[in-house]
Amino acid sequence: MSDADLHVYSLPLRVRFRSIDVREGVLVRGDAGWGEFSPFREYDDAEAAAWWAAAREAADQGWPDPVRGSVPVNVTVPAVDGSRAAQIVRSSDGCTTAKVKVAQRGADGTVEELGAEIERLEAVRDALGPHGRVRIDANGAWDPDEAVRRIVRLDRAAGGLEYVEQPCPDVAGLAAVRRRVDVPVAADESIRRADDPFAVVAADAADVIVLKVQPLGGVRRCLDLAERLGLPVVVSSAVESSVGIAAGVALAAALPELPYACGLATTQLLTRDVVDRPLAPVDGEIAVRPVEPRTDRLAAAAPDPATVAWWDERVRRVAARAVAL
Ligand SMILES: O=C(O)CCC(=O)C1=CC=C[C@@H](O)[C@@H]1C(=O)O
Ligand SMILES: [Mg+2]
Repeated sequence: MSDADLHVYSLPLRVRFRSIDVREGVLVRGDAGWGEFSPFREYDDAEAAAWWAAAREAADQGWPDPVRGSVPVNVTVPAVDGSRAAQIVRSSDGCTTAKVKVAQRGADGTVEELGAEIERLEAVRDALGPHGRVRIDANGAWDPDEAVRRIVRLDRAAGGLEYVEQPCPDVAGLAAVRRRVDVPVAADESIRRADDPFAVVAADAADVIVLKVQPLGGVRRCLDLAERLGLPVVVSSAVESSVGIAAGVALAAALPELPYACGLATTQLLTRDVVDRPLAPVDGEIAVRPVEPRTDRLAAAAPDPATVAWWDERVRRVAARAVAL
């Protein structure tokens, strides 16, 4: 791997998401194509190793053949007010499913009030119409009692929820909530950040599994996990550039069954991208197609030298770890 094959990028987000305003990472060019390595800054090298494996798979091997030519996707609605949420849904290029963030912390560290979440969900339902689907993601913020209270209220505000993603941080909490509410439960962090993803199945803790290619180490590893977990899968992004999204689309396109819209419409959250035509939905679906970053766009996305040096160092450390394994 030479320096010419590594490109550090930094792309501003339209709205603050997951406490970040700028998405950063490294794009890697190999014989089979482009891969993305963009673990969040706070993840340590051990956790980042899977993200590196996913980038290398894309660059060196490519992905298994697709069984479908496009994948249905959801619009992702960050913790914004009702009018902004409605606007995001209406400008989502035909998405009929919305995933709405709840229980998020603002820039000042405080968690949003229930009233603000209700307003957002009502606005999203209004914008989608009665036939749309609405799901929420709490990123493990609640204990089971709080989760049950909130889900009942938010289910009503949304006019019915398709599912609630990661209401509690741990598997026991997910299982407890699942027994107490009618809304299906999806596991995200309990799969992608867990020592044992099978604990979710053993505890009957989820109806749906969220799979993300980078944190789980590549498309092939996700396909294997999906088969062994035996639950319906929603493929979701890690809010990547179109290069990372292409890996998510490859996974969604290769799964034998795809019963839900996938969380892959997140280039809509970025102000710009590294390709001319970002991987974004048309009529609510993203087509399976190759992406090729453009030199001038890579140059425009290059961050300041200190950020480039930080990512170069991170890649070297994590890649060295992978070789030693
Ligand atoms: O699933 C989606 O609609 C978009 C992706 C998404 O929500 C996430 C991507 C990256 C980090 C996470 O905080 C978040 C999630 O928890 O699912
Ligand atoms: Mg999630």
